[in-house]
Amino acid sequence: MWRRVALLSPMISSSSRSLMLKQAASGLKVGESLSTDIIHPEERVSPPKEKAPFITFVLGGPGSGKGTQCEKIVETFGLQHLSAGDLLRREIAMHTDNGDMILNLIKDGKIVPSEVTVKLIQKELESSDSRKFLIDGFPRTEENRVAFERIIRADPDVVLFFDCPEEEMVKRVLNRNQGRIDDNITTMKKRLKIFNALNRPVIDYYKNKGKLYTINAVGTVDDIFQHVLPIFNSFEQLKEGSHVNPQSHLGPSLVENSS
Ligand SMILES: Nc1ncnc2c1ncn2[C@@H]1O[C@H](COP(=O)(O)OP(=O)(O)O)[C@@H](O)[C@H]1O
Ligand SMILES: Nc1ccn([C@@H]2O[C@H](COP(=O)(O)OP(=O)(O)O)[C@@H](O)[C@H]2O)c(=O)n1
Ligand SMILES: [Mg+2]
Repeated sequence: MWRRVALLSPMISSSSRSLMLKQAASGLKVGESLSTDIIHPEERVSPPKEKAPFITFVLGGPGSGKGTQCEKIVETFGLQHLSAGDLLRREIAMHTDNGDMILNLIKDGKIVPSEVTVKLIQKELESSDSRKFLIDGFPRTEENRVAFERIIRADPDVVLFFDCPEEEMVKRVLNRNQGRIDDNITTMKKRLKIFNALNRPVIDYYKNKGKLYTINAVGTVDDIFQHVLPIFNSFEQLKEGSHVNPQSHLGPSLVENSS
C-alpha cells in the first residue's frame, strides 16, 4: 500500500481534482475534456512526502529463536511480521506454480531463488497498511540482499542477529514439533553449512554499515527479549501506537551494536 500511494499521489493536482468534479457535475466521463479548464504545470501541488516504512531484518541460524522473538516484538511494538519461510511454505500449501520447486529446495535445506522470495515479500509490503515491518529469515544470502535492494528499493533500519551455538540450534530444531519437513538432522546439517557460508557475509555487511544488533540467543525467551526491548525503544517512530510502553532493561554485555 505504501508504495502504491507514493506512486499515485503525484498524479493528482488540485486543478485536476476540480476538473474531475466539474466533469462529474456536467455528466462528462473522466477523460472527456472540458476545453476551458487547462492545467498549468506551476499549479501542480507537490505530492505529500511519503515517509519510508520502518524495516527490520531478523537474522540468525535455523532454530536460533527468530520466529519466537518476532512474536514478542509484534505484541509489544505492533510491527507487522513477515516470515520469508512462512511465505514460501504458503506457496507450497497453495500448490502455486513455484510450490513444488520451493518444496524440494526447503527439503534439501537450500535457498529459494531470490526473485521468488522478494516478490512474495513485495506483495505483502504493498498490500499492507502497516508502516513498520519485521522481515524474518531474510536476507539469507548476498543475492537475497541485493535482490531486495533492486526490487523493493529500500534499506533496513535495523538488523537483528540472534547469535546461537550450533548444538543449541540443533536441539531446538529437532524438538520444534511443528511438522516441518526440514526439521530433521540431515536437512539441519545442510542448513547450518549454508548458513555459515551464505548468511555470514550478509551479517558482516550490516555490521560494517553500523546497522547490526547482535543478541546472545541463549537463555529463556523472556530474558532474550529483555535485550531486544531497548533496541526498539530507541526508535521514536516505534513507540507511538505500541501496545505497551516497556522500560529499558539493557544488559550491555549481551547486546552489542556493532557500529
Ligand atoms: N530461548 C529459547 N530457549 C529454548 N527454546 C527456544 C527459545 N526460543 C525459541 N525456542 C524454541 O526453539 C524452536 C525454534 O525456535 P524458532 O523461533 O522457530 O526459531 P527460528 O525461527 O530461528 O528457526 C521452537 O520450538 C521454539 O519454541
Ligand atoms: N530468505 C529465505 C528464507 C527461507 N528460505 C527457505 O525456507 C527454509 C525455512 O526457512 P525459515 O526461515 O522458515 O527457517 P527457520 O530459520 O525459521 O528454521 C530455508 O531453509 C530455505 O530453504 C529461503 O530459501 N530463503
Ligand atoms: Mg523461523
